[in-house]
Amino acid sequence: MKGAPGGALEGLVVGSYCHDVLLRGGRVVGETLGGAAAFVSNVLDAASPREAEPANFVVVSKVGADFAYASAPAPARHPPLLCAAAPTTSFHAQFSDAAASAHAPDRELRRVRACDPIYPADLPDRRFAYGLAVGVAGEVLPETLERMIRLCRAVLVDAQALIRAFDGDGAVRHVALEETPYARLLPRVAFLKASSEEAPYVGVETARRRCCVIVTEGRDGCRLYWDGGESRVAAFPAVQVDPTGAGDSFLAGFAAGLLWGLSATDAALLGNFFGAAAVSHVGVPTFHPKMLQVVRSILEEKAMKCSTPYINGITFTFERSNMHDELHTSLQEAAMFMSEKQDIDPAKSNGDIC
Ligand SMILES: Nc1ncnc2c1ncn2[C@@H]1O[C@H](COP(=O)(O)OP(=O)(O)O)[C@@H](O)[C@H]1O
Ligand SMILES: O=P([O-])([O-])O[C@@H]1[C@@H](O)[C@H](O)[C@@H](O)[C@H](O)[C@@H]1O
Repeated sequence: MKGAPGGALEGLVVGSYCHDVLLRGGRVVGETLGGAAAFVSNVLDAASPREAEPANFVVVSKVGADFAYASAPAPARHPPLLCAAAPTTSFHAQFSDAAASAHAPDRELRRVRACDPIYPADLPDRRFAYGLAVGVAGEVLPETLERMIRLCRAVLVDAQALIRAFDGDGAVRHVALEETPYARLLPRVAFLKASSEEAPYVGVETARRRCCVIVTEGRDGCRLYWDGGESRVAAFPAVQVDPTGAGDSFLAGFAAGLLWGLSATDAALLGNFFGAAAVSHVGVPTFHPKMLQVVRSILEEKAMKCSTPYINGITFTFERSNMHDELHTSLQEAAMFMSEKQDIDPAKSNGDIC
């Protein structure tokens, strides 16, 4: 998105901050700030190109008066709307030993409290270069997504904002995207990201004819499917201590890659990079400054060679570029700093959730 006319690089992130309680064997092993807005803001703040600085995006998020992380970096920089009556959305994530295997669901999620939904009228009344619809608890209503599509040149959507349903006890299950009111909006969405667990509910073969679908595959990286092609993008090695926020951080890293002018397949490398960085920390990571400096200098060099300079909502390059492998190798150098800083409250966490 460098050099977009009028410097119109502003982004719109829609989805809530929440409280995450991490449990193992029924015991609380961590309490952290969560919600896609927290992980997404953290990565966009860290990885957006200089033209998009300082933090040139708006977060529309809702919390209750009980919100415990107002002074944490992401909410402090991008404050949520306060709902006087409703509580902050809260999830319990129950981890099991299956977390260690590549494709087993790594946690069982239960929504124990839900804040108010985000309504179309909650969105600012102006145009944005890009939008990220990143609900976790059903807070992004179909009409809100539709308004995002009208306001933003390109919209990237996390499938978890569209296909989650909640049982009586709050247990998260999935519904088929095709049977939701969101399905008709897909042709106006640029990218739809789903985890491999969510992919069957998205229906990749149908969805790819309407927008580019990205399926994340944990430690195996991700695959992109568009109308007429597909690609696979390798992961970065990481020591996983908490998988929470990997998908959110992936999507924000991917968006940042597009902002730097990378093709979708190349941008997915940056998605994989920040997904790996997320699993290397408990909760929302504080990235090592040296890591960010190395990433930035790599991207500054690569961006010089990019031919598709910005998200314009019409044209994307999906295929890998001829610098893809070189970019992966260079980012591996930065990945060495990934687990350098860990935000663990020793009183509440054993430091390794899975
Ligand atoms: N153990 C891991 N090692 C390296 N990268 C990982 C690991 N787990 C996740 N990632 C990265 O984060 C991305 C999203 O993770 P995934 O588990 O697929 O999503 P979700 O958190 O939505 O279930 C993956 O595509 C990958 O790039
Ligand atoms: O781990 P991930 O799939 O990227 O995203 C997570 C959500 O699925 C979860 O509901 C929320 O409580 C976490 O804070 C995080 O946002």
